Amino acid sequence: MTLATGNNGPMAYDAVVLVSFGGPEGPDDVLPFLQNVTRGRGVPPERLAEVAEHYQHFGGVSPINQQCRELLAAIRADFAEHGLDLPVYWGNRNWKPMLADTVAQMRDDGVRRALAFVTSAYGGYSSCRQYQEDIVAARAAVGPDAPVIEKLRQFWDHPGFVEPNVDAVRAALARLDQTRRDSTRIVFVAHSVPISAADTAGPHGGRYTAQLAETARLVHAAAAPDLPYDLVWQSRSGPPHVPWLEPDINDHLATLAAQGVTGVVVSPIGFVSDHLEVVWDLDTEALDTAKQLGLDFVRAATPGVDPRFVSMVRELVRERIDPDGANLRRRLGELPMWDACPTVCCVPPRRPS
Ligand SMILES: CC1=C(CCC(=O)O)c2cc3nc(cc4[nH]c(cc5[nH]c(cc1n2)c(C)c5CCC(=O)O)c(CCC(=O)O)c4C)C(CCC(=O)O)=C3C
Ligand SMILES: [Fe+2]
Repeated sequence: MTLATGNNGPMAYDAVVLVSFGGPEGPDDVLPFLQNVTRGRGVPPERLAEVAEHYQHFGGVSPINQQCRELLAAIRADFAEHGLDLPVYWGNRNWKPMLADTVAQMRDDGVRRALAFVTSAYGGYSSCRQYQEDIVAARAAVGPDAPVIEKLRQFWDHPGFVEPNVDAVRAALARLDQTRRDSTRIVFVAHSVPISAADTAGPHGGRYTAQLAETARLVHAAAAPDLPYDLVWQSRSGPPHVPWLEPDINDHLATLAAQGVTGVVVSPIGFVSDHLEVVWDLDTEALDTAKQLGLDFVRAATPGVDPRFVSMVRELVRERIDPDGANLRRRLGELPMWDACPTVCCVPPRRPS
């Protein structure tokens, strides 16, 4: 077992684990996957059937697991290239490889203390706390000899996340009609959440939306400061009587068209890869809405395996293991940032049944 170099005593880490959402990889996976996602969450059966259909449009295969495999390979290559001698594991919340199985493997391999990189940049229940609960549950399932696992910090304003988004917005803009730039809008989009969850995100509440607003501001300022921009929401779920963040991107496109906007760049800053919520909810549904409205529509890429994003993972690890790690922190924003979330963070709101 290799301990991280330059470290001493109890803060030594001996592995990194990539923790993600998981997705089905065949038609028979779809229902059990959706059951895992929605267990105890009050999602109506009609919504579930609708979402199952989205997956079946793609042969029951979400791109997210393959994207995680590619990210995993890229992180391993980056660690090797930069002499960071830590094994990298991968486990999911909702589908194979399940995090509990990964943690059991880590235990079998002798891992004692690991850092977790979660494929979500933001605070909030679904984006941060729920992944920490997944880690707690996976460790509990493995038992007392499970490794300690600490989540790396949220990275919404890290240059390794912001810069690939900046380039993606620029590239998307370049594909729109340049003579109509004056009537072009940048539309940043993230997953909607219940307003009660947004209000309780982070130690003082409101952090999911505040961090997204900061990321949008940073990307916009670097990519297209001359153009107006908005931050809107996608993929609303849950029972209809529960209020979620609005406006929905489809409604917003109609508003923009009515205001004389002729083209949009849609930048999904809420996600790190082009998974199903991107290729269905944006590239299929929102594109269709835009077509009906006569709006030009280009969707900006997510970071995926951009080398800057991959290196960010190593940087976040270095922050935690190097003796001068605190000095290595790179960030562009101004909102408060922390390594370990306080226990009171993002306490899940009571779910109406
Ligand atoms: C904030 C947030 C992120 C971003 C943070 C992160 O990336 O983790 C995210 C990501 C994702 N959400 C995903 C898929 C789904 N989310 C659902 C349902 C829900 N998402 C919620 C929030 C979020 N979700 C919420 C509040 C619900 C309601 C149920 C509940 O209270 O938990 C449902 C159930 C059906 C439905 O109602 O939509 C599905 C299938 C996939 C996988 C895509 C693929 O397969 O490629 C990914 C990456
Ligand atoms: Fe979701």
